[in-house]
Amino acid sequence: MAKVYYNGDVNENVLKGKTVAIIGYGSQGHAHAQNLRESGVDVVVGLRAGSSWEKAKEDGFQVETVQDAAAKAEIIMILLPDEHQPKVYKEAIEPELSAGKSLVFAHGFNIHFNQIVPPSHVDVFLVAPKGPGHLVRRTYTEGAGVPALIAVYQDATGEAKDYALAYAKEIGAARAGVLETTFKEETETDLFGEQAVLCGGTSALVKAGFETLVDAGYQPEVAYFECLHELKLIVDLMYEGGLEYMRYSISDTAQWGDFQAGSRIVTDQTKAEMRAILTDIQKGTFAKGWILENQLNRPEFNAINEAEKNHPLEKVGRELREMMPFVKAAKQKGVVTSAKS
Ligand SMILES: NC(=O)C1=CN([C@@H]2O[C@H](COP(=O)(O)OP(=O)(O)OC[C@H]3O[C@@H](n4cnc5c(N)ncnc54)[C@H](OP(=O)(O)O)[C@@H]3O)[C@@H](O)[C@H]2O)C=CC1
Ligand SMILES: CC[C@](O)(C(C)=O)C(=O)O
Ligand SMILES: [Mg+2]
Ligand SMILES: [Mg+2]
Repeated sequence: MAKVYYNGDVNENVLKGKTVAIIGYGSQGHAHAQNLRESGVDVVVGLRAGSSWEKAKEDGFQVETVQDAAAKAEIIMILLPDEHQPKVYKEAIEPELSAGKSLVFAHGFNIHFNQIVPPSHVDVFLVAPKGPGHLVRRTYTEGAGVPALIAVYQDATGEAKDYALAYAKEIGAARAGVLETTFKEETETDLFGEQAVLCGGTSALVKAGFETLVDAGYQPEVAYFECLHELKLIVDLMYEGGLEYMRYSISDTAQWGDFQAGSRIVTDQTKAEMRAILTDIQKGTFAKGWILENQLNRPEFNAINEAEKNHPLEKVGRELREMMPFVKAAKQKGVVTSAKS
């Protein structure tokens, strides 16, 4: 079994006296900055002028331009959207990379696909939480954490792995488990997971189930509860105790249906598509397409995003969630109907 690092395995003292620059204050940025600060680490946040700058200031952080933050810190964590990172790196971070500093990522995309090529005199490592930033923050405040992967790409100081482990511990990840990997493995598995299973696969499954029921004349509200709302409750059981615990909790009728129908939904053809998706990732075809889409100002991304927001599943979901104050968090934060910047 792979070595899994927990709090007791980590020497967090390597971060004593160091300043960490968190570049970006979005999903991951706000969580890393707040968790590190509460763990006693000195944090400076690097941003452009705008709404995140105001938010980070309100949250009590020292906020600087990206270049000034990079200049002040020994450890520079880049938590900008992957597609913005190469330009910001070139203009504002690279000039501040004196020998012995550490350049850190939460995802290996730009290093693995050669969009950022750092100088050899700095450490380059990643600390990649295996979960959304808002959960990295929420679980930390609950005394728990989201697991993370670490990987060292360049070890100029001889201490890169110790820094990575300490960083992972201070954001709460070593409460859940930290695994060592490579940039290649993290990048390819993360892209595969989000495309085939966690985001692409699940969204398509939910929509297909909803559409099948509605097209057959069932009420959209019933279809929403059945195919989307209840998914969280079922996945919570898997999270707590695997498929076995989920199957313990559901009825035997549901379990028999699970055994009979699952392989009719995820067929050999589905698995062949999964392998094709993985091949596109491994060969860099996906990365090339995403880089090009951004160079063209995202025509396809924006069109699909708009159409998805207007899907009947989303419309009925918005109405039903109005009546469930306990699931209103995203709406209250004003994020559910706006695209991410
Ligand atoms: N989202 C997640 O949960 C996960 C993300 N990751 C990785 O973490 C990294 C960050 O992703 P994520 O947190 O989703 O990113 P977000 O999209 O949430 O980042 C947005 C932040 O970046 C800032 N920003 C954007 N462009 C610039 C710019 N040109 N100059 C300065 N600041 C800018 C925004 O500021 P402003 O308000 O000014 O626009 C905002 O603070 C990525 O590498 C991603 O792959 C890894 C694991 C999970
Ligand atoms: C599943 C999507 C993710 O990889 C993540 C939250 O881990 C991402 O890039 O946001
Ligand atoms: Mg991920
Ligand atoms: Mg990802």
